[in-house]
Amino acid sequence: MNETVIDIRQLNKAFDKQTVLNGIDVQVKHGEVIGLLGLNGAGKTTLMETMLGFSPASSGQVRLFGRDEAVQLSEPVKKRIGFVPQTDELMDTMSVAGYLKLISSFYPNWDQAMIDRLLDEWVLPGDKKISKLSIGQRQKVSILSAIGHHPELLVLDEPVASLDPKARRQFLQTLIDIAGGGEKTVLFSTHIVSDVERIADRVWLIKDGKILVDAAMDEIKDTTVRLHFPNGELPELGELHVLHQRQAGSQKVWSVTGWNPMHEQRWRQRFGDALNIERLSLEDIFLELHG
Ligand SMILES: Nc1ncnc2c1ncn2[C@@H]1O[C@H](COP(=O)(O)OP(=O)(O)OP(=O)(O)O)[C@@H](O)[C@H]1O
Repeated sequence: MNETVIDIRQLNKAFDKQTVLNGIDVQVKHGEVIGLLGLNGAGKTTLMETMLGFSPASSGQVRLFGRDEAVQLSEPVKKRIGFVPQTDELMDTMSVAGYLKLISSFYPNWDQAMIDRLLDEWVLPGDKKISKLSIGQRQKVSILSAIGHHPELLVLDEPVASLDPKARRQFLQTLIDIAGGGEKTVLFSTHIVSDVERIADRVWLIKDGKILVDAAMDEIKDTTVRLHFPNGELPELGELHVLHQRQAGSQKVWSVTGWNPMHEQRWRQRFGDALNIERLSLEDIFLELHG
């Protein structure tokens, strides 16, 4: 299936006078797993919440599953989505099992067998009151409540932030199992770059309200490079985007995205062997983006 599940065009969002999303333009196809990286305050939560209609856009358009949903999600679309918010919305007075039972009542296709298995694997006490859970345990319940109906689109806002390393591994494995068949579309934000490398097949780097890098995982290291070259007249930049630049003696050092073989040819013609092209890890790319 080649359906476009998320279609965001020229999305802008401002709080008072602060522009938080500035012309976001991205499309996601059925089955893609996207890792969203950005510093604190970059706009990851705002992007997810605006996309899902929890917070109105200032301008632009969001379509989910081909429907115009910028303002409010319709019930049929809601049923196709699972969302793990950054701050959970659990009901403190209920037990874990009671809460999950309540959530299950909204979904005819709720997979209680999977939930029971994960409650066991993730060592979650079903009879314990939610108010008595640790933050990590709450996060696990929040994740379970979002995946029990096998959503076609799963949106997770820092789902592992409070999980211990073992729980994080277990959760990532579950996510791989969920997304593995290419049947689910997943968008997740995180500060753990290695998790993105491990499970995402596409990465978005957000900065200053813009998605500055949007590349397939296996492309990103080819299209985002660090160039070392002597001072002097530059070849045409075309669609190259400079993430960061500095001067090192008589050399310029530029980190760029959008690099392709045509650029390489042009820059080689211009600088010959004096051009050094350095490949970067995803973490290096993230750090370059932030100077
Ligand atoms: N309801 C709001 N009212 C005013 N400003 C807001 C509101 N929500 C978010 N912001 C501002 O928007 C910016 C982006 O916040 P957002 O929560 O989207 O960032 P984030 O990338 O998810 O950060 P983090 O990694 O810390 O979770 C911040 O400057 C924040 O102060």
